[in-house]
Amino acid sequence: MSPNADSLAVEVRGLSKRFGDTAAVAGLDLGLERGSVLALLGPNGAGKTTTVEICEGFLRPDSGRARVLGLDPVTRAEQLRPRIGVMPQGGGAYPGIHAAEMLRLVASCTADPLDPAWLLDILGLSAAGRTPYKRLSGGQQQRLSLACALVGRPELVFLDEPTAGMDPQARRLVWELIAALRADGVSVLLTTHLMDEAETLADRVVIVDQGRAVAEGTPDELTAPPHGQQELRFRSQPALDLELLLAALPEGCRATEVRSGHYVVHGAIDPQAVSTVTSWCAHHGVLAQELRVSRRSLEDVFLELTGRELRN
Ligand SMILES: Nc1ncnc2c1ncn2[C@@H]1O[C@H](COP(=O)(O)OP(=O)(O)OP(=O)(O)O)[C@@H](O)[C@H]1O
Repeated sequence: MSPNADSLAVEVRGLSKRFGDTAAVAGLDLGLERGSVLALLGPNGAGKTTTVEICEGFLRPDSGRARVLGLDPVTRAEQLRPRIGVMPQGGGAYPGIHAAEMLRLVASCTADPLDPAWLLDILGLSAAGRTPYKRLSGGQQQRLSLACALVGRPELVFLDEPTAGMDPQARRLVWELIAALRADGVSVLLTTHLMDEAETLADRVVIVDQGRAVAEGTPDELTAPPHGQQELRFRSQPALDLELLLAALPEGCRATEVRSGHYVVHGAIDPQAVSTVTSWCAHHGVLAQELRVSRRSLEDVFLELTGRELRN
């Protein structure tokens, strides 16, 4: 079902932006439904930050258009500023300012702020409230940046790689907070190159590569086996003779080495087919590692669409 424009918090159509010879964004389309979480998932340099910065009104596109809460983010920036929260990549604050002071300063610029002390507490920053920004760890700086994005009770937040550089505990905290924002009806556009982050948080994912959307859907839709077929994946030594494996499998199965040592068997994967693969490996003296049936990961989807890995 295609959402109508009024239900979209962010709508991007045919967006393009070049920096010299580099096409950072090359005809990108996306739509973020109000009250939902959309993840832009792609490797470094895919054009995620450029897209978000255009939506935030910091950059003008060369062509195409972005609408944010129904408004042009450049010409209507003043109306939009109080309604959106921005967590830029790498954060940013006065180096000597204390964490709590920084948040109070941002809060003082908004009409109806959340209680800064409460926000520091739920982000696990209370003990760091009197620490100068430059002395905070990278993960603490990120969390402070998130607090600054949220303190003005925005309707829509842009989170550029919100958990970059965080330890697993802090990442979990931020994931819980993003889920809570969504439950409160806040719209969230986030960028990430972490597939588990996209899978865990996002209602919909746009996979971005070289400035274009190469796939779009819910995590379930994107990772579902194509054509109702199942998949069996395993790792083993490179260059196994797949002709011999196919001869042992039921008719209609296909086997591919998607990258060196990574194999996928498509078809009717029943218990017999699994047993055939493992006994075939045993017969050839090789171990089938990480053997799993069905669901692809978003990493697999990206690899199949582009022939490259998400993490580069
Ligand atoms: N101001 C700029 N000047 C020149 N090139 C730029 C500029 N901003 C981005 N680029 C280039 O545009 C491309 C897309 O960059 P962008 O930062 O949007 O990608 P990204 O997907 O957000 O990657 P990352 O996760 O590394 O930030 C890259 O090749 C980048 O080097």
